Amino acid sequence: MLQPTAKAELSSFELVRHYFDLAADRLALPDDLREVLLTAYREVQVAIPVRLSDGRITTFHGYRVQHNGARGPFKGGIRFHPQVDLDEFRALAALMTWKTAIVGVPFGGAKGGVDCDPSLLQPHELEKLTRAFTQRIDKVLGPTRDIPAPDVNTNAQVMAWMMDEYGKGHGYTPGIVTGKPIALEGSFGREAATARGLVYLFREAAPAVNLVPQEATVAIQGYGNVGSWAGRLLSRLGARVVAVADESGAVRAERGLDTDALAAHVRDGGRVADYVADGVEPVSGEEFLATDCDVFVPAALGGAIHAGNADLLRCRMVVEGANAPTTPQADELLREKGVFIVPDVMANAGGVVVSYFEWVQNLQHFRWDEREVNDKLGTIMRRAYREVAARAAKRPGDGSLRVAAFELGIERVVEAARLRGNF
Ligand SMILES: NC(=O)C1=CN([C@@H]2O[C@H](COP(=O)(O)OP(=O)(O)OC[C@H]3O[C@@H](n4cnc5c(N)ncnc54)[C@H](O)[C@@H]3O)[C@@H](O)[C@H]2O)C=CC1
Ligand SMILES: O=C(O)CCC(=O)C(=O)O
Repeated sequence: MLQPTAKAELSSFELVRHYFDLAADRLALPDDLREVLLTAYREVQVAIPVRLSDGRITTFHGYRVQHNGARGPFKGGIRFHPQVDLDEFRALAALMTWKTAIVGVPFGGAKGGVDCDPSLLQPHELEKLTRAFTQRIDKVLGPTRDIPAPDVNTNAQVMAWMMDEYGKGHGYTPGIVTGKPIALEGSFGREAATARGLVYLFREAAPAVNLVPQEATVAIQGYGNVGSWAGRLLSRLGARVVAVADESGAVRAERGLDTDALAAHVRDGGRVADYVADGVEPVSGEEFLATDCDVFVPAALGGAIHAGNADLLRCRMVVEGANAPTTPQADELLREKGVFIVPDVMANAGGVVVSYFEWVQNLQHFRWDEREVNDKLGTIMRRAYREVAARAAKRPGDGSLRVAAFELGIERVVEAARLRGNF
């Protein structure tokens, strides 16, 4: 469904490094510090042989990259996807380090996962694989060491299996993962948190392009956790979601999609391309990208908006739910066209903020209600936006929020590392 991704343009890690370098130049960071900050603290790679239902053993490959822990325990999601590799996890782990620093939660950055396609596995096979992966990375995890969470193709159920497997060796430890089911000390509000945080930031950013959030039209790429919650929350705000795409294809509805009905269709195993309703038409990938809208929300995979397709976009704002969805070339192209970009490291940070709340609740075996979680999330997201926007405003001519956000994140990590005496 996506255009071929930007692999040929830059590798995932090169993409992250590009913005790191721009921010590091502004901070006048010496080369030796840059090297330290770009190098992951620990990279774990494991082989996971699993006997599947056909009787054969399939060897999967698992990864956990812990990038930087100067500001707290390593934190970041677990991704199950056939195309993952070490380079991608290095990039995603580094993004987590800057993200947690930008929103000011006391975590470092990590990311990991397995090169599997969960859609080809039966539930008991997925459970077996998750448990085997957890056993193999168990030694580097812990509620004060490294705390995984859901990412692409993982969810609360996968976190429940990870918690249970970890508990076999360490005793009951809900704080070992976040994004758990509510029945297992998961936090109210975590499932929708990434999208809720994105909507808070969209509301902060809208005036920058004279947009009234309640009147905005929106196109969303990806309709999983982040995309479907963004669709539902934006609709509740009064915005009109006019196009949605997932791996299977895309649909468009000028008068607006029923985002709840579409979410129910997907939750029941349906594909976006097969969604049928009055006024809804199937469209091609190109037509989807070229949808006339105020806001484009990438909420699928990295490199989705690249030099080869950025020109198709007809929006005033991009709010990045996905991690690294826009390549540097596409970023530049869009900004030249006057598109305002709210970057991943702040736009999708709501997930890790509520993961932080979940971890805090777990450490105390205490529970906050959803309103309290959402209000606290709003306070943190709005503060992060103001801090980044103020820094960007100091750079007339290049007011990119992305580079300003990287600057802020890197500065905070450097300060913590210096105070610890790490350099
Ligand atoms: N789940 C979370 O709390 C957070 C997720 N993110 C990022 O948001 C993005 C989405 O994550 P989730 O919603 O959790 O994953 P998910 O697995 O729930 O949903 C992924 C969606 O992307 C779609 N997709 C995959 N390949 C596609 C393609 N080639 N073209 C169009 N759509 C495609 C899938 O069909 C699905 O609708 C990822 O980049 C993830 O790293 C960022 C912060 C937190
Ligand atoms: O909630 C978390 O700990 C991590 C979420 C995540 O993987 C991300 O922000 O990309």
